[in-house]
Amino acid sequence: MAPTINLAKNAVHDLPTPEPESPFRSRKPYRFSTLCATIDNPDMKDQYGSSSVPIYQSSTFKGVGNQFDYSRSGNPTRSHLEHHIAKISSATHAFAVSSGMAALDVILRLLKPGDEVIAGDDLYGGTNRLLAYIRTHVGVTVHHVDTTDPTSLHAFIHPTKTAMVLLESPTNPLLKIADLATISRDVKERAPGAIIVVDNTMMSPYLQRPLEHGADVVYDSATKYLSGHHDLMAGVVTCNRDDVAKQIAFTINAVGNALTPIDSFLLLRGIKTLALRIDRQQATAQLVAEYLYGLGFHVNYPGLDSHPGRDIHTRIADGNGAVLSFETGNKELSEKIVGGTRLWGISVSFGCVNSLISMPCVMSHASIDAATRAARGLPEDLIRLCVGIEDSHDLVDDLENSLLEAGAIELNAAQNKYVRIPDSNSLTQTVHRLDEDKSKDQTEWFVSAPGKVILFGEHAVVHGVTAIAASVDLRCYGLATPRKDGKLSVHFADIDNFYHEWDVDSLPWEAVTPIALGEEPPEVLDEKLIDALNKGPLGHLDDTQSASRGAGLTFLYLYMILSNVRDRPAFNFTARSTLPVGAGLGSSASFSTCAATASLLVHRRISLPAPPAPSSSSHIHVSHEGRRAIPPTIAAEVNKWAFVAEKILHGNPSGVDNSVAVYGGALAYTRAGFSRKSGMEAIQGFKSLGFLLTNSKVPRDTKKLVAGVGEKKANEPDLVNGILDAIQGISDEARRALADPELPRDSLLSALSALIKENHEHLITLGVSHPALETIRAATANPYGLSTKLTGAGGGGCAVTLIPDDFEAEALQDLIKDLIRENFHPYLTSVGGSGLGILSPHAEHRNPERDTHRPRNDVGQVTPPKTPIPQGQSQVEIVDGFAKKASDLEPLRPAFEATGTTELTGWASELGRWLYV
Ligand SMILES: Nc1ncnc2c1ncn2[C@@H]1O[C@H](COP(=O)(O)OP(=O)(O)OP(=O)(O)O)[C@@H](O)[C@H]1O
Ligand SMILES: C[C@@](O)(CCO)CC(=O)[O-]
Repeated sequence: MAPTINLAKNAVHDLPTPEPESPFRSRKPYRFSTLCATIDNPDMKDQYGSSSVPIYQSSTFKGVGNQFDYSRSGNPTRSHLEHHIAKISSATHAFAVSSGMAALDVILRLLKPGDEVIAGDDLYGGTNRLLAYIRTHVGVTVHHVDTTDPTSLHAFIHPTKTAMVLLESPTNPLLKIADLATISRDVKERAPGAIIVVDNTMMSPYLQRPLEHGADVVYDSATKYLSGHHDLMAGVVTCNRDDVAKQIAFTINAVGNALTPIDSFLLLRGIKTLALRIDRQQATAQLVAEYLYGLGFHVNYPGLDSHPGRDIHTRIADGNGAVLSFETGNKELSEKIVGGTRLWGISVSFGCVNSLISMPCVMSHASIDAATRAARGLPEDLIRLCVGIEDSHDLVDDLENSLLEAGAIELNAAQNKYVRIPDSNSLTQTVHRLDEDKSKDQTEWFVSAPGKVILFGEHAVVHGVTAIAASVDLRCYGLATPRKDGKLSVHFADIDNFYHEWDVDSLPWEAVTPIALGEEPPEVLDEKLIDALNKGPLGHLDDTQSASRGAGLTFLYLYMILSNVRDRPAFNFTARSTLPVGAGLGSSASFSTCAATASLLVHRRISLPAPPAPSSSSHIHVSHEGRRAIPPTIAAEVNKWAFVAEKILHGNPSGVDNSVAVYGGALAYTRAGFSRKSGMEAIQGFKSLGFLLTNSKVPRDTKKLVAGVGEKKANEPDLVNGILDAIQGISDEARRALADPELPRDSLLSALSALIKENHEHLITLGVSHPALETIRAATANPYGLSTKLTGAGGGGCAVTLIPDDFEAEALQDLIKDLIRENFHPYLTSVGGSGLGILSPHAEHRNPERDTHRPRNDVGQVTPPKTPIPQGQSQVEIVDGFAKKASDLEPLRPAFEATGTTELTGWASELGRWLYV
């Protein structure tokens, strides 16, 4: 049904509703399409009675005191347009500017430094870019939240700081629905001064008028539906608040971005057919959405019964619009489909009379970085369709041809209809089923991350010097097992077998400001939350339990800050490590990485991509046996949060430990914020080196040791700065030696040996050695002639000794015996193995034969991941046409907690395929 417009009270602009003909037969207000087509402003009657508004192509106007003087401030053609837009938008004020982004820009200029903005997490890429700009240049904080749940905004609304809430419904390109009416009411109650702004481009005033639902300001990219022909760029802003309108008018005049006379004319002409075009476009969009849904694709369109926001949308809007999106499960397939259409033009933008097809991740939303896209759940394979006015049969035919040619659908002879090809996407469908059924998801996530050995630069790296570090073959394992009783529990098997559980609802939620998806964690920790956790959930721990307090605090902090109000999952997190805890081998960073990954997975802030289809004759898929299966975007997201966890455990970490735990291999790492170029670089040539790690078994506290060096630097700056420069020289020298393929092996080893000695001397001067470490050093030097240094924070913990290639096996055995006699714990290790690992959740990758309860005696030898089972020979049980879900498998938790530490690695590797960074 065509909508009628609501007459805004005190409307400045008259409406062409005729006077009642007689007191007995009143005339109804004109309906929308009539208003659209009738451009009539009684205050600006044309002197010649022209049927079409003339183009006043004039920059200046003669005469003093007349209505117009300069086109930047006002122009008759634009005034006609603005009057018309106000009329169809239920607005008292309307402004026309040079583009949709210009419209947003004049609105954002209402903000001042220190203000906070709450915005959706599925915004147009350009909107994100401008928000990021004002965040960095104006000092405005922007919180991105999932606006599909009005309550998810509550935690971010501040009574005085929240200055603006930026909404869009449906969103572009995921077509998510925000309840504009409820959000507007909630925000007004909690932050009366906040301005509610709605981007209404996807709907246009014909289908949705947010001012009627409590919004203060609405803007449209008029380049889209309002103009309808992709022949101009324009933006419009409407509002009913005189104070806001005054400021917007000031900005437009001051900036000079008002719409030109000729574009105002074209836009007026376009608007006349708005209702007509949209009626046709959305009818075809409904048809296309049903067609794709019928084939078995995951389709986002509020006109489908399956759309989760359909009821809300129907309440606030008069139609479903003409934009929809769908997923194919495979980026390459999507590219083929997009490239194969003829009638659907490959183009950004939408709202034109011609149909368009695009892949948002590579086109309209490419300005949002890949990590943020992933964090906000924007699928890389998403195809957006913007339906035009062409014949619907032709559009469907063209799409069908392209789907067929791309190999996305095939004819099912029995049913005599096209269906999605199951082979290429059955797994994606499974994943979708699991995704759609979020509340019932019972995936048990098993993750692991390695410890590290620092060869050069510990402590100095905290102060901006480059450190060289590599992963060791000892790992922390973390297992997140869903619970059904609303409780969150932790089990730290390595720390006095610590176990504790809390009701999720009893956690101090009032103290947390959750960080929305894609948002950077603040530089400094949230002390309010830390204090609340220490006093509340961890209040029962005494001073002898500082390791459990640290681990518990880290876990709860991440769980709460990464949570979203709607979904606070209950689960148990068990951590177990084959690393010695607190001995300088990065046990805290590997624990932090596991805890961060588990929380991100459980809160669905990261999700693993579907595995690639097996090789076909046209495309070879190289199996890396799980390596490189975790994309860099996910690694970066985990690393960011593992660093936050390290801050809790370490106070002032450099970030080197967590970076090695996430990325594995060997790295040259330089912290940001100092004079040197920051970042990390992979180092080759480490893997072939042999190291002996010796645990002095002297406990120490990294946090105190790091703080101690900081104090020394403050008290004796010349001494410490000199040492820092010298250590930088050592790292540079080591890097050069390792990177030189021509350097003979023995020269490399003797160079590294000398550098190890030199670095250790500096660490002694910094005050972080310990008599036990000096004993280990002496024992390896004499009579064995080996070089040893402390590694990690020192003060006890481990020492690392370089073992040259030609070092006699017998001498090595003697050295090991000597060290054991002195009550040390020596351990031969290789370095440079994989970083973060996640046991594949894909049923195809799980070992269905695994017996989780069988006690294992074989000692922890890493078994290479299994080769995937070829298509068609899957041993995985198929239930209702889908592979058995990971959640249907027996929980790993009992066996994980029962397996001996030496067997842990072997046991874990046999569970199925591990995916690594
Ligand atoms: N397996 C684990 N389970 C629970 N908590 C752990 C585990 N491993 C480490 N932690 C946490 O990390 C703390 C140890 O951190 P610390 O920095 O002192 O040692 P490290 O990381 O081994 O040494 P370095 O930072 O010098 O490499 C523990 O007290 C505990 O809070
Ligand atoms: C002591 C230190 O340099 C290494 C701890 O493993 C601290 C850090 O870099 O975070």
